Amino acid sequence: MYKNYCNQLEQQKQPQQEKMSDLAELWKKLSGAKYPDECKSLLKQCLTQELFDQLKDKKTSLNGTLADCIRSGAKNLDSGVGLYACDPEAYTTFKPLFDAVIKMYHKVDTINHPKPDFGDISKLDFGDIDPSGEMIVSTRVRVGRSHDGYSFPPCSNKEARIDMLKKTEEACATLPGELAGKMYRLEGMSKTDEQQLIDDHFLFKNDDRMLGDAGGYADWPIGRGIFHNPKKTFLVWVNEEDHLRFISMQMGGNLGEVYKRLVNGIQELEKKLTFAKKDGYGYLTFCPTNLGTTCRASVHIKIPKLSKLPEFKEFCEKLNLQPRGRFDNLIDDKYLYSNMEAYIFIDWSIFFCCHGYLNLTLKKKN
Ligand SMILES: Nc1ncnc2c1ncn2[C@@H]1O[C@H](COP(=O)(O)OP(=O)(O)OP(=O)(O)O)[C@@H](O)[C@H]1O
Ligand SMILES: NC(=[NH2+])NCCC[C@H](N)C(=O)O
Repeated sequence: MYKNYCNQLEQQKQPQQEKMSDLAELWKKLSGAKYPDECKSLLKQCLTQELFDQLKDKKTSLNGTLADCIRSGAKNLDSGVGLYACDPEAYTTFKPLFDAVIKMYHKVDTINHPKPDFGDISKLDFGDIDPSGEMIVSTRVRVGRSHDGYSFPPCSNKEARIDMLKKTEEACATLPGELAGKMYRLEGMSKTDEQQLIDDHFLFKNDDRMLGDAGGYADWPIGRGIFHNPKKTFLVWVNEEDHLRFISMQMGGNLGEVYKRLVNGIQELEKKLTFAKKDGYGYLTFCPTNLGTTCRASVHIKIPKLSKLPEFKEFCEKLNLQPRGRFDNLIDDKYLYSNMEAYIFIDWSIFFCCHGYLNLTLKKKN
């Protein structure tokens, strides 16, 4: 009996000890890298020795540690951000670090997100932003959500992911009208079907090294899934980067329709599911870049001549736009600039509920 008890204690101690040496190694690599030549991530800029000492022994109630939050950023010194939350409580337990990164990334002096509010969708002041139908190929709006009480990828496991998938499947089964559809689990999905969904821009893939190092692809494809209605205009991603991504998309530029459908879908699902949020921060996501409204609106526009110009990236930066290519990771690649048929996504990321960001007027077709 006593031996059993000691064994149990030993087993409980083991992971913590491993995590500690893991933290020492990660910190050695991150702090040893020279700023800005070897590493210029926000994590590198914000995690000082003093802050590290202050946070190194802290743990969330779900057992998440500082190592879990910085592992990806320390392993990938080329990260832009480098920090992920181990679970929703990380934003409180490791507050000084998260706050510093959030302020820098979202360019705000204080963190004071208003209460989440979709606005009155019966009175939207935006509808079709390309009535001519000449410029916009498709429009997509997505938000991220986290199930309350569950760890994020660095501390999650197979059972928790399966549990979240089932929970979401049950909730999605209650969706009415045009939102109704079916959950397709990645486990067991044929490679051809999976690739087709990826090629048609509906499904996620598992090829992000930084997300992988944060535990995002553990036990892949177990516990992952995609729900969609028959028209594929309302979709739910389960256990990709976030526990949940709700997506509304359709061909053309009717942003109003897309946004309304998304809000309707979320409001239905909110009747069944509880999402992690925090006063002053909005909805809590795995990556601090998505925090707040967690909303990203994008249009898919064909701008072959503009995207070919060497100053294209600079041009987008000035307008606060984030271009993403058809072959998303190749935005810097010569291929994109030389490919006349390349598609570009213009993304509007919205942190502090600024619908104003959506009032961008698209100029003439080029
Ligand atoms: N306006 C759009 N029309 C059609 N497909 C789109 C549009 N915007 C994005 N997509 C597609 O959605 C998929 C996901 O893209 P991406 O990873 O950029 O989006 P995201 O959900 O905002 O995720 P992230 O967390 O990486 O920002 C990709 O296949 C992309 O091509
Ligand atoms: N999909 C995202 N959350 N992208 C933003 C950050 C990605 C990566 N962790 C970095 O630090 O550069």
